[in-house]
Amino acid sequence: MSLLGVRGLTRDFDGLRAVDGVDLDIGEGEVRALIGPNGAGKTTLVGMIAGRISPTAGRVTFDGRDITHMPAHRRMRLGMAYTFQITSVFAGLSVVENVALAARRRARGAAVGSAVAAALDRVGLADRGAGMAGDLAYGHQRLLEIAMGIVQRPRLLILDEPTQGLAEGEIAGFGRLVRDLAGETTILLIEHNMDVVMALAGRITVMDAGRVLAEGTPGEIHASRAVQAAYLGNGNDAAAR
Ligand SMILES: Nc1ncnc2c1ncn2[C@@H]1O[C@H](COP(=O)(O)OP(=O)(O)OP(=O)(O)O)[C@@H](O)[C@H]1O
Repeated sequence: MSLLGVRGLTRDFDGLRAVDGVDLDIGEGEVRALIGPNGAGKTTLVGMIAGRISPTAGRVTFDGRDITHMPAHRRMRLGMAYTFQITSVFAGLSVVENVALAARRRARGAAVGSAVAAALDRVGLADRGAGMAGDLAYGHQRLLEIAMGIVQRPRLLILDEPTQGLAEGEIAGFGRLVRDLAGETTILLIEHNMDVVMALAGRITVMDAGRVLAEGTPGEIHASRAVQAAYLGNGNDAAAR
């Protein structure tokens, strides 16, 4: 049985069908990439999975349970964690305090401090814990968001454009982090950097115009003419990168 199941998921915005009858199954332990041209519906789909956007139609199951209408905070308690393009860190709190806030969703007392230290170490921010989150470079704020996700020891970690704003060396570090996490959590990765997708994903789901255009291994997706046409047709060269 899949950890995450999506059936016929649909979302309309003022007459525009942003997500159109999507089916998706993600098995426990998978690293799944979700790709597609700008406006394909990726963020809207993931927003419905995470409970931030209510669907017009369709259902979402998590570990066999129907969560279609469950609020986001309850989904978190079930083991979903996500980082979004719009940064969710508290700029006026320290790096440690930000991660501690997330850690307290699951842990209490002394366990919080050790979990925070471990999460910051994993994302490479161990030496920046005392600094203000708002003073971090944008790319480091993205890493802080990931630390806030993994400190909750999620069963499903959703990462929305995690490498955006990261330097080359930091992207390599992010790759190591995902490989390291892959043994302990299921990962859904929305990512425009095709090198990252091809290197990390076990399977790739491609969206275009609100629908699933293709799904397969990195090799199958790379070879797919339909996928190439979707990217080239939208003037987006991501597939060629
Ligand atoms: N709140 C909203 N109100 C109206 N239209 C919206 C809203 N959110 C998204 N859309 C529209 O829905 C479509 C899908 O957008 P979405 O952000 O899900 O795509 P995406 O694949 O995540 O794109 P990107 O890669 O640029 O982030 C787009 O046409 C977008 O303009």
